[in-house]
Amino acid sequence: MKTLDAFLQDSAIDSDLAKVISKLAHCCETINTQLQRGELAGILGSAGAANVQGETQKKLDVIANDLLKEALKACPSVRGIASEEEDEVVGANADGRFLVTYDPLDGSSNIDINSMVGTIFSVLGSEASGPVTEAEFLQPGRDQKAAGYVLYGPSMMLVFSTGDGVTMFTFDPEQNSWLQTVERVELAPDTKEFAINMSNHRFWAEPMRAYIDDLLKGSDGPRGKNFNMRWVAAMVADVHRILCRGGLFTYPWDSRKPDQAGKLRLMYEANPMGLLVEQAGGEAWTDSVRILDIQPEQIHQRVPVILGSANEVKCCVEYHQR
Ligand SMILES: O=P(O)(O)OC[C@H]1O[C@](O)(COP(=O)(O)O)[C@@H](O)[C@@H]1O
Ligand SMILES: [Mg+2]
Ligand SMILES: [Mg+2]
Repeated sequence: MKTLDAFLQDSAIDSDLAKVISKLAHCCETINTQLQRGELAGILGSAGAANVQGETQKKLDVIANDLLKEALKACPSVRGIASEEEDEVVGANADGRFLVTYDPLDGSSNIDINSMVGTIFSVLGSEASGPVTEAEFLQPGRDQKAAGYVLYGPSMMLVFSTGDGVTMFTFDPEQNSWLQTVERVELAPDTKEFAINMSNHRFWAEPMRAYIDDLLKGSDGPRGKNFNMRWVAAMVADVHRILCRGGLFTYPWDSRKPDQAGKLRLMYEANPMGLLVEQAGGEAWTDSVRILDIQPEQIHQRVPVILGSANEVKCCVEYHQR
């Protein structure tokens, strides 16, 4: 099996970009070590602060954010970073060619119950000079140079794309090394599995309710087949499952926060996952447009998300266009 270092060296990936991916992977090994020690490392519970989006920060949100920030600052080709846990963009090396956005710990509510979480990242290019600005980051997702995640599960996995398919690596603690376990991910176009937080049913817009209600009618309903449901409450784990065996994931707009377009963040969650899903042959939409075509207006922007197996995503989007 190919190691990550060998893969990055042999592939046509820009060598500076390869160094950014390698840096991210190594930093996530440290986050994983903390996670594995759990309570013993004193990392569980709340940090007692809220992030810019008004969400309570877990200790590990802060720890993972700081580890990634310092690692990326030490990477000469990184010009700046933006994180879900930082109020503003952070400058790194003014001459760098890359901007990195990340969700340091996705699925934070799972930390305290010893369940799956992950780190999601996206790499953008920049030709600007001088102090880094938020405006440089506001690029549509289709322009991402790379995107991926590390899943901290029973095994730790690195999944990424540089625009030529999606590959998966598994961390081998015995060799202390990442080994390629899936060369090219292929996402089946059809599925019988969906992921949504069903408890929000009464808050969804009518098209999403109609779509999910038809899935629930199963073989007796208009879809003519029975669907299964899964919800890990960590997008990273739900998307990983979909890349492994297909499915549809959605976090739609809902009326609990009517002025908020969605819960998930465009730059840290929707764009990187959108690139991965598309590169594996799937689709990624809001309820009306392709996610990767959105022109971001601000770094912490939120969007509704529907992604996964191509035919199922198209079907869900059609309910919104009726
Ligand atoms: O608790 P809910 O509303 O089901 O939301 C779960 C969703 O929230 C998120 O955890 C948000 O991510 P963070 O933990 O990074 O804030 C998604 O990963 C997940 O899909
Ligand atoms: Mg998240
Ligand atoms: Mg997070």
